[in-house]
Amino acid sequence: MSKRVEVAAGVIFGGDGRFLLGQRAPDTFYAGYWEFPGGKVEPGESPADALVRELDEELGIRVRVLRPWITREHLYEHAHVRLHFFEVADWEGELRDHVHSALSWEPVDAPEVGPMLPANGPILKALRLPRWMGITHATDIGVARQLELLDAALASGLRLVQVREPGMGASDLCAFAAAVVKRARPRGALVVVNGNAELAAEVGADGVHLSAAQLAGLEARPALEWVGASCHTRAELERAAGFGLDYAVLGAVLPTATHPGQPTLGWERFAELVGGLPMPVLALGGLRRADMERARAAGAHGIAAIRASWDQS
Ligand SMILES: Nc1nc2c([nH]c(=O)n2[C@H]2C[C@H](O)[C@@H](COP(=O)(O)OP(=O)(O)OP(=O)(O)O)O2)c(=O)[nH]1
Repeated sequence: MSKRVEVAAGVIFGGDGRFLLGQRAPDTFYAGYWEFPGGKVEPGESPADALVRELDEELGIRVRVLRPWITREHLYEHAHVRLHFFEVADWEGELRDHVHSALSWEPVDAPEVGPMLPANGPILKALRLPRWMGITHATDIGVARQLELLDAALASGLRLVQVREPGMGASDLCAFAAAVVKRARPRGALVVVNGNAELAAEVGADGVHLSAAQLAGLEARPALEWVGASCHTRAELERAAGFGLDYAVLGAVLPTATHPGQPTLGWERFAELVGGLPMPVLALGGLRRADMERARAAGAHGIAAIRASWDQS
């Protein structure tokens, strides 16, 4: 078995939300394939240091804000690589490429260039996961009010909804989930249904969100495009990763009004728990819009919330 090579790679965002890909030069492995700028971690360097150095050497840019994101391993014919992906949220300098055949700024939802390096498929899927998940609570506020607030949130840019209605009867839930899908679809928003893969498929939702108890008893990944799970511990996060789930939700980070008295993690513990995972993790629990920077600095992909998603103030 070949030695493991540590690699740092950056998702570099431009001002318009597009991200940068580079085409590998002739005379390299996978010449002509597209990759995220980056390179090997040198002895004594942290992956973050390596990325800052590589982006300076390769592209002539200076990183201003770097956020840890996800880590994936891949076995190539030539090497076993561990890829540490970071988001380069802010940078300065003029882009001058020294190593690629071409560069391209790509839209997050549908990158157009190809082929992509084989390890990068799940990375592109993770980039498509929206940064904010709105979790419904129609059981508390009423179906009509929830749908009204959903319309307003979709109009303001919400692109990921979790239908979660623990107290609702089966036929009402089916009708409610179908109504959410009907509203979300024209906006290009994803819908996942909590706890019920059959219902998700029946109403044409994009996926299922498993409870921690369902994750504990899971035997195989449900056959839906998006599958995520609620987690509270590192063991649960690793189990979710082991089934190839697309995302996890981890909390509670801060105290919440909906689950008073529940133990909280805080951002430091959150950052420790999500380090090195291969899938994006959304932070949950008492979070508001203003917490997004803090969440992403701690390694979260974004935020999942009940109240703050429907709050119109
Ligand atoms: N930079 C980068 N490397 C990636 C990505 N995806 C992926 O599988 N890799 C792999 C390809 C390479 O095996 C390794 C990156 O190493 P590298 O670019 O420094 O070096 P290389 O293999 O081209 O060759 P060399 O430096 O030994 O000449 O990580 C990605 O998105 N960006």
